[in-house]
Amino acid sequence: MNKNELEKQYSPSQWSHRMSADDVINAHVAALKSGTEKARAVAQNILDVPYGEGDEEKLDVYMPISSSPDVPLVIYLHGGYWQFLSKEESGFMAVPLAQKGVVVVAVEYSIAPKGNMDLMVSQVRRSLVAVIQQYSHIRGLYLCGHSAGAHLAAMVLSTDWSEYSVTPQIKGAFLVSGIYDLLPILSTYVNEPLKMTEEVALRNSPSRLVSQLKTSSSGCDIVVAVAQNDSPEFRKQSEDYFKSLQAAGLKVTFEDIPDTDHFSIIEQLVDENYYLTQLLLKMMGKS
Ligand SMILES: N[C@@H](CC(=O)c1ccccc1NC=O)C(=O)O
Repeated sequence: MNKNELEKQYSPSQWSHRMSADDVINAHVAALKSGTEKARAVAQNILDVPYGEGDEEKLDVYMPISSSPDVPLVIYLHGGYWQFLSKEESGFMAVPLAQKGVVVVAVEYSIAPKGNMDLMVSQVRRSLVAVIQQYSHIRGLYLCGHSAGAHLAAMVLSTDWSEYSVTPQIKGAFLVSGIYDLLPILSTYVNEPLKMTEEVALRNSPSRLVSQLKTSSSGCDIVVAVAQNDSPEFRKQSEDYFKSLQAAGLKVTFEDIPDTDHFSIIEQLVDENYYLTQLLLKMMGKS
């Protein structure tokens, strides 16, 4: 594939059937922001909880409306090509989930150019350890990530926890429109602020860490979801990763979500009746 074609394949906004490229990104940020504001109005929350020393090493916790002893917790890792968005736009899924007795945690990490890939992966891993230490009473730990956040979630699943103080038992993971092999983006505009070398891309590609994932996360229910209108290259990333997890004997399902694009596939998690919201609730035993 030539550079132009590759860059188009890795420009999600150019594949939406709903709006122009600029409009779909503006609408995406607006939808996530207003969903997050709504979540902050309806659900009790604790904002800016530190999970490390760095400026960005903070997370927001959204509490269920009514407390019960049976509380699952879902950690959300936002998308934005490791260079856009923050936790300020990442609490939107608490709108339906707080109603259903689920704790939602939105994690901030140091996006590029300030942060680099190794740091972001380390941060999301440490955020998980901090959450388990602070919320030891929860009934189950779940992960959800979109786009670059799905990549980070897959890296969390593929962690060798022997270097950490705890070994998290992640019950389920929702990987939505992610990138699992970083090599193809090395030569694209996406890598300009990231400045990954081939070595960095290789050690941070979940597609190359499937055996570590099998060791660390064998009991995890994994959903690999992709939008019908994601680009062919994005769809291939999800299909290939799904197939290698399946071949490794993991509990994994593939969800091809009709009538969605790279952005609407995650935006719609503000809606209780959306297919993926229902699937997430079902996985957590809360439907
Ligand atoms: N150049 C990218 C930009 C992009 O992916 C993006 C931009 C702002 C906020 C989120 C984004 N992507 C995924 O969440 C695109 O073509 O969509």
